[in-house]
Amino acid sequence: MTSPHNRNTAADAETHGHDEKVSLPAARTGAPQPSAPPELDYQGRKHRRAMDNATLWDMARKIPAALIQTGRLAWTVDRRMTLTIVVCQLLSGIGTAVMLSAVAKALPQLMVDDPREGLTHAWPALTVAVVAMATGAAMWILADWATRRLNPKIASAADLQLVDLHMRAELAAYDAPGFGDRSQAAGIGAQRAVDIADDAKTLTNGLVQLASAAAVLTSLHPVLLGVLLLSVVPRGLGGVIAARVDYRVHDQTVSARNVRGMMRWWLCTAELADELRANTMRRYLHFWYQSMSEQVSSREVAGARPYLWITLLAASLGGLFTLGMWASLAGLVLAGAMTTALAGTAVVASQTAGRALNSIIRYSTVMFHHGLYLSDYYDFITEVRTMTAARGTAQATPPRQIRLEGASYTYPSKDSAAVRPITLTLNRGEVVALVGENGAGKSTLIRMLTGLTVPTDGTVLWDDTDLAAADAETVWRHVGLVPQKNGHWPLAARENITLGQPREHGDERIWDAAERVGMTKALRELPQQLETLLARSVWGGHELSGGQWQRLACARAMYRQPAVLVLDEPTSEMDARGEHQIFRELRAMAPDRITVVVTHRLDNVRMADRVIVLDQGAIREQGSFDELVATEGSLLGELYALAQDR
Ligand SMILES: Nc1ncnc2c1ncn2[C@@H]1O[C@H](COP(=O)(O)OP(=O)(O)OP(=O)(O)O)[C@@H](O)[C@H]1O
Repeated sequence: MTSPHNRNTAADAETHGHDEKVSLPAARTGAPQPSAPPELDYQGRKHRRAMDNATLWDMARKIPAALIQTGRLAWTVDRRMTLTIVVCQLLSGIGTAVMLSAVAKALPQLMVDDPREGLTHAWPALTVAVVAMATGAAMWILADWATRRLNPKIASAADLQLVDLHMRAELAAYDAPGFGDRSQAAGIGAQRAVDIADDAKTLTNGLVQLASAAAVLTSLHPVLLGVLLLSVVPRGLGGVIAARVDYRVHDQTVSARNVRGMMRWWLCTAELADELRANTMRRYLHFWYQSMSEQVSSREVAGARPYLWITLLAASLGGLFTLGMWASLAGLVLAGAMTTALAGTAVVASQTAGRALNSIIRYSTVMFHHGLYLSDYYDFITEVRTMTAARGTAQATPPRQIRLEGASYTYPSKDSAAVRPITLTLNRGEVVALVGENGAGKSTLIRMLTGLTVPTDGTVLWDDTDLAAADAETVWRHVGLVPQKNGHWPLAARENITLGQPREHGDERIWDAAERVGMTKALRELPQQLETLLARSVWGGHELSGGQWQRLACARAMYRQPAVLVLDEPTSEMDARGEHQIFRELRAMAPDRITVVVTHRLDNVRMADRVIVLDQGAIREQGSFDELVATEGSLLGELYALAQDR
């Protein structure tokens, strides 16, 4: 990729409008240019090897498996349409066989001196040929219709399975190296599931047609079949090599497309629109996005030339072999080994068989190619299935006590622990504040307390239930969590409060939760109150302020009336009134639950029964706020003094 240093400066490159050139903002004299996005490479290269080594034989071996996989997928989503396709394919093949046999019968009858007499004898066979051909065509159209009904269902089912698995995966799965890339590749595989269903239909149709035509051709002269087969081998080989080139390009650009896709969202969302404009980020981001697009397109363009040569060469060789077949037919007639009428039938049969063979080779290659993407999908599903939060069968109940016994956590990508072995007990009725500097391990600790992650060492117990052996869903049923980054769900206000809970008759509890977080007035003023869609980007949607979204996240957690209520920086965007109200409510709700609050606003910590100060993944001190602040050399005392020092 071109280095930003080689590009024109803004002064000579800047143009506006549609054909805006890639340029960097003018650097202040002497200042270095901002860097271009890095070249990215996909980490899962197994398919590139698979494509590099693929031979025609490999392909032939894998196609049946891909066909079975596709058949199963189709069968699970719509049996009726799958059956329709199979039956139509068979009938279309039978139509071809009948048509060819009828032509074989009619041609010798037509090869007489008097055409009228010939027609008189041949018309019943010709009628059969026409009806059989029409039936075959009708069956193909019917199969096409069934495929159109089947494909959207296949696409939705494959996509839904993928989305569902993401939602069920252990959080650690996201930290596995290359997870994002594999997830992206699997997404492409899910999209290709539809293509592969189409390929399978065309391929099986080709097979049926070929079987019919080959039977007729062999009955005319066995040599013809051999010569015909030869003519399609070069095209087949060419197809495999071309697919290899294509897949390599795809493989090389997966990461760049993945990152570009994420960036695209950031560039187009209203959420970042203010920051992007006011901080004049647009030009650099334009440069970044265009550079990333160039990375993708330059690799795609580079693949075009070998693709052209391969397909040209394969087609030329295929043409030569076809010429050979015509020559052998002529030779057979001239040698008197075949009548002209039979040679005519052979031409029709060879045309049909040739088309079928071409279609088989072409679609086998395409199917092999798409099959690789589909295997990304299935591999990812298998990988994530082993990572779903199905830990055990123990049913968690609302805990009176949470105990950590030497519990520690190390992220998969890290060598040192984010939380070092901790032994700690939290009791029902208690409000605990977790305090510590950035990166001290607070969020990681609350993930362990709530069973979102299982400690890499030690245990977390809810009463006597070890969370590592518990059914995670039963644990989370008793948790209410306000995470640092809460969801601005593009759903109605009602669902934004009740999300994750069964629907109830009446909205009393919803209004009660709204009242607790001071959102009653704001919700009543929405155009359709609780029915209002909270998504500015969607027509008719309405947007809340940052603090209002945070209040809604608190309402969502409170609405759950959980046994374990955990809030990670719940009031960072709230005004003083909102913050005061939330902490007052937390205290009021405290007797029936274990409450854990993470906050950097140390004045809020006063309301906690116990303050736990984390430092580099370990508990440095714990006690009441006043006690700790007054302790000589305490970290809380130091942080509090810093907070007051303005
Ligand atoms: N998904 C992750 N993968 C790898 N390391 C992580 C991940 N999440 C957090 N960490 C690391 O673990 C350590 C603890 O992070 P954690 O988010 O628990 O800190 P924190 O105390 O909540 O910080 P903050 O106050 O900034 O929210 C940090 O060093 C952080 O870089």
